[in-house]
Amino acid sequence: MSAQIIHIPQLLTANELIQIDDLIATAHFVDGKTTASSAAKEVKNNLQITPNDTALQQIQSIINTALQQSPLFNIAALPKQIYPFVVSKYQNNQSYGWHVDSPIMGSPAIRTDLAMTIFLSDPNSYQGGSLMIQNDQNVVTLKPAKGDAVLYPCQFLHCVEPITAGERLAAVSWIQSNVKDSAQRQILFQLNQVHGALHEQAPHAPATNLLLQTHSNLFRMWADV
Ligand SMILES: O=C(O)CCC(=O)C(=O)O
Ligand SMILES: [Fe+2]
Repeated sequence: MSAQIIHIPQLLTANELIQIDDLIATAHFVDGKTTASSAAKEVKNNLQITPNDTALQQIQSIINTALQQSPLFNIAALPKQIYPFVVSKYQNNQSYGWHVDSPIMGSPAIRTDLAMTIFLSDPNSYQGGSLMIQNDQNVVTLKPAKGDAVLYPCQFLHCVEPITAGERLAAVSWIQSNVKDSAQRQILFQLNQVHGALHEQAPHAPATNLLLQTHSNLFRMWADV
């Protein structure tokens, strides 16, 4: 997998997934084209919960709490703003063809630095429906476990393959990061991981402190707050 595509296993717990399943069962879905940009409309073929549905608001609140509690999400995304999650459903050969997401979304507007999909169906319960992402070198195909999330930079073209059996539910959102540039974000992410490993072995060693200082100084240099 590309280093800039981050897999977050079990972002949602089994209990949160049960609550979300119950809320989705009561929700009202409409044609997803209503929220796509004009270019994406032509390739978007799915259903979404209507924005004013109270079930959607409760799902958004469960997801936002889980995101706040996920160290991996916060280290990888360095989030400044998170667009309200959209919950989508694909069935009967529905798909979302190759597209890029709008660079700016919402009101007040956010810049979409990162996109995120949280998978809400068991991958064995549907056929097709992988999220495919074209990164600099190749196409990455993703169909992770229910409750897992995938985070990727918005500059990549991506699509959802047609669903040939079953139903694919997902929650999707976009993030404005405190660090706009994905290569800089990746360096900070890697330094953070090295610092974590060093800190376990030698929490007070000069090298551990020096690495933290380097990380902080680069973060300050690149931060876009
Ligand atoms: O459902 C997904 O995994 C991604 C959907 C998508 O690309 C979008 O809503 O813009
Ligand atoms: Fe998209």
